[in-house]
Amino acid sequence: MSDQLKRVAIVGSGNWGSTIAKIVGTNIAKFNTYEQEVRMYVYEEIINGRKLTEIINQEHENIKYLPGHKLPQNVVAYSDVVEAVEDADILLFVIPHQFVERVCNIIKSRVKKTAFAVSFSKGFYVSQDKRVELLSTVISQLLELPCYVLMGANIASEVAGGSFCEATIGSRNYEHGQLIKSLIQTNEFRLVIKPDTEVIEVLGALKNIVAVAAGFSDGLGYGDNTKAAVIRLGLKEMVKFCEEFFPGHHPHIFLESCGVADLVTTCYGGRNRKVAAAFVKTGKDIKILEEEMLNGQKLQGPDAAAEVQQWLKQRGQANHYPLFVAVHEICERRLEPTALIDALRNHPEFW
Ligand SMILES: NC(=O)c1ccc[n+]([C@@H]2O[C@H](COP(=O)([O-])OP(=O)(O)OC[C@H]3O[C@@H](n4cnc5c(N)ncnc54)[C@H](O)[C@@H]3O)[C@@H](O)[C@H]2O)c1
Ligand SMILES: O=P(O)(O)OC[C@H](O)CO
Repeated sequence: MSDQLKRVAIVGSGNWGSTIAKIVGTNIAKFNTYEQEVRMYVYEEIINGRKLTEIINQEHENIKYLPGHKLPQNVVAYSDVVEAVEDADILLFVIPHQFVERVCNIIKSRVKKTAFAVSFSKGFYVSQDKRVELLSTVISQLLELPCYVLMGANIASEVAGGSFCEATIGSRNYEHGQLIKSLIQTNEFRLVIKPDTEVIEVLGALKNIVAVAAGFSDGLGYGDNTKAAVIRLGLKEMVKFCEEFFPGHHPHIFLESCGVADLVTTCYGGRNRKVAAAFVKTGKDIKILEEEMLNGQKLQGPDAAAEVQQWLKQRGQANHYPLFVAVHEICERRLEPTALIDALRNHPEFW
């Protein structure tokens, strides 16, 4: 009997990974079609002399990445990623984008042939020969399974605390889309399924670049009008990027949670914004600030800016995306933060 029950595994246990574990662990109790244990891969570390996996399994709280929120007892932490995923039918990837390929290479011959994956990670992947790809493509190709996405205006601690919010599932497979929705939707976290999987994922990566720009603007002391300009011109570049490189999507996709809503929340409340503002105010490097301010959590925006710069250069298109390019150049200290305002002032929008 137990063999027929579906198993869900979560790859990742950071701020968002632990939040997704809290939701899925709670929701799964409603179904008799799933194994109740939800395995969560935890990148092991020692906290006050104790293993993080041990703390999570004994205290049911990820005290480092999601403090103050109890996890359901059926969420079980595993430090061995193969053990965490090997019997799973549904793999939820919630790790920072820089670790996706490495983890997939470890588990690639060990996942069920019939499994499918969902990526919650926001970012791109750059191969050694400098090709830029979607994370869902990397997961799908390395593991030889379909990979869908879930993106939205979701600051993890707010979602974990039960504040109302929404997100977008990208899936062209009806049955899998519905399964994902049933596992993750709650009364306070409402989900819409859309078929524009690639664009949904791209928006999740690009908005982090705009959030860095919003942080620069805040750090420079500009107010809400300037931030609104950053958001609008950033959105214009996001839309142009999607239309140019991922044509064929529904034009209203930008109005979903994965589009304008995620952009707004990240530009006001996200980690990328916060660290970018501190970069301007303190003059310290982004990497140093990430370590000082985020307690192990990872930024995605500066890397995404580098990845997009790479993508645009390969296609001779960098001149058409001045905000994206300025963010990268400022992060790399080739331009002063005030260059962001020049990029806005001279944006092709005003030509
Ligand atoms: N936090 C949010 O509010 C939020 C919301 C939506 C989407 N996301 C996206 O979810 C993804 C995961 O972010 P997060 O917030 O859960 O993580 P996080 O930034 O809170 O934590 C970093 C995680 O990376 C792990 N890690 C460190 N080194 C590692 C290694 N070498 N190999 C594997 N793992 C390692 C840490 O143990 C930790 O779990 C990101 O792409 C992010 O953009 C985050
Ligand atoms: O904290 P950030 O900047 O990584 O953004 C978090 C989420 O992506 C918001 O949806």
